[in-house]
Amino acid sequence: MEEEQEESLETFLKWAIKLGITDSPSNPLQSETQIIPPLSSCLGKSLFVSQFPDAGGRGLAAARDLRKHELILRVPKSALMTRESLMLSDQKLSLSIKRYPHLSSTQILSVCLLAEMGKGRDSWWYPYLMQLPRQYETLTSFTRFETQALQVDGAIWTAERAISKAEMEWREAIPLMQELELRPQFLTFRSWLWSSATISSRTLHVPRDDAGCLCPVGDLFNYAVPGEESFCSEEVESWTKTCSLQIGSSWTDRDAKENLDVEQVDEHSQRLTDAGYEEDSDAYCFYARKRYSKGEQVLLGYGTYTNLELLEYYGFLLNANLNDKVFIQLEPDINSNSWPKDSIYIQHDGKPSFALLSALRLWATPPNHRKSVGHLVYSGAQLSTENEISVMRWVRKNCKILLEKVPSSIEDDVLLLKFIEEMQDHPSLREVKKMLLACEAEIDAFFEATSSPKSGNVGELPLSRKARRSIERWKLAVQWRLRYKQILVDCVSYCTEVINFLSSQQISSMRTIVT
Ligand SMILES: C[S@@+](CC[C@H](N)C(=O)[O-])C[C@H]1O[C@@H](n2cnc3c(N)ncnc32)[C@H](O)[C@@H]1O
Repeated sequence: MEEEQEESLETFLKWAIKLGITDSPSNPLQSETQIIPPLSSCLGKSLFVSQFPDAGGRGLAAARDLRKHELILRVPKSALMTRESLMLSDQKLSLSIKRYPHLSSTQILSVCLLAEMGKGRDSWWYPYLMQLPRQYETLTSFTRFETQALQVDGAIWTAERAISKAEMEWREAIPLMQELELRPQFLTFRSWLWSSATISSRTLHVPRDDAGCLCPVGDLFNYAVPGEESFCSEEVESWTKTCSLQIGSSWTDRDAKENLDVEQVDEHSQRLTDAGYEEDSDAYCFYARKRYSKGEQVLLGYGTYTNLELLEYYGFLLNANLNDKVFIQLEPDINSNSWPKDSIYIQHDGKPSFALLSALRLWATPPNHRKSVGHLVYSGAQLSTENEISVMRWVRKNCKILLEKVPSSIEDDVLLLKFIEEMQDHPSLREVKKMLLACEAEIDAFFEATSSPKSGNVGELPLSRKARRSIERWKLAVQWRLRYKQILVDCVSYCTEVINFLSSQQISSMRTIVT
């Protein structure tokens, strides 16, 4: 199996070189007269394919030390898979699609992808199609059990909405797929979920096509949180998220220059983004977002996402995600519509967001004084010790309420994750049965949902294929809810610390007044 995969990868990289995909794009530092020997792969000069089990699986590693902002991969337009390129090469497809103008660009790309898959070896894209993952863990693939394992109403709702949207889009596209006479296996909802997850997790933004493009080799970069290198958060926040591997293309020269290491300023450092489609060279160009040492994984910032969004669009999440948030609902009398709902949250580090603090500071001010302190509130200033203590008490109380609503504790989830990992490593379960007691109900529900024998008598039985697939998504759901709870617990500690500090200040200033 592994040998087969390696062969298929080799064939793919040879195919890619014929299309002009290269990790040795004309390098200004290379002498003009230098003769480059013919390559057997499009990679090897700057990048190579490698496995990163704890950071995305298959990905791209640095083949040498890379400088920040250096051009490391170039994929010409002719190698990008788009609705346009697929329709241009298939007249029947193109004519049929014109009869379904109500379908969205993403639905059309999804149909085109399935039609291309249906051609098998006859497809011009065959070497690339063989490299696409066969399954995804995006929220649309979650079963009812896995969805419920998220535990938090908002997250469950997000998963259910994603699944019903996918189903609706599939139903709308069926007549077109039937007209194209796709084989029955490509007409199923399962196949639709595969193609839409391929698009959701792998397309790159291109101008004038909302569906984006599939970019051979370029879609092998795994994700790093934007802002983790030297960029400031305001710039990152302003990034848009219209396509799956969305790139921060809105930066200005000034922003980028301010963030450069002085010693690194060379002609490459004028490059402002990780990647983007460049009209002047008719190619997708990828740049090193930071300095990389040989062998290190080279990552791409697809955009800023919370863990739930990462799970929804890409099927993974990060333990340390600067953009993760727990949204907090304010009663109408607190918010009075001054702040957008999505600005009211607890940050990944447990601190209340700027908008949440501001809204609460105003609410904790007597109504007849609110007008006079408005300018202070909007500038982010604390109003008074009492006011700040009330705010922190409100936040702490509401975090505790949210923590009480979820059916398991952080300790339970940690134990359950250990159990799940043990189950993945030793599917016979013999050694892990002792853990069953703590999370018995949920574990039983898993066995029921995956039609596996109940936990009581699983001693030696290996897990079914269905169960093994489900475990990965169950684990993601537990990891997600654990991060959610951790943020709330951190917030409770943070508020308590601030309350204690402010109270002690209050006491000492009262003592000063008395003495
Ligand atoms: C554009 S592809 C990257 C290449 C992919 N690993 C592959 O083998 O084709 C995006 C997918 O890679 C995985 N991925 C990317 N970055 C990751 C990360 N930091 N942690 C875990 N999985 C990641 C997710 O499955 C995601 O949907």
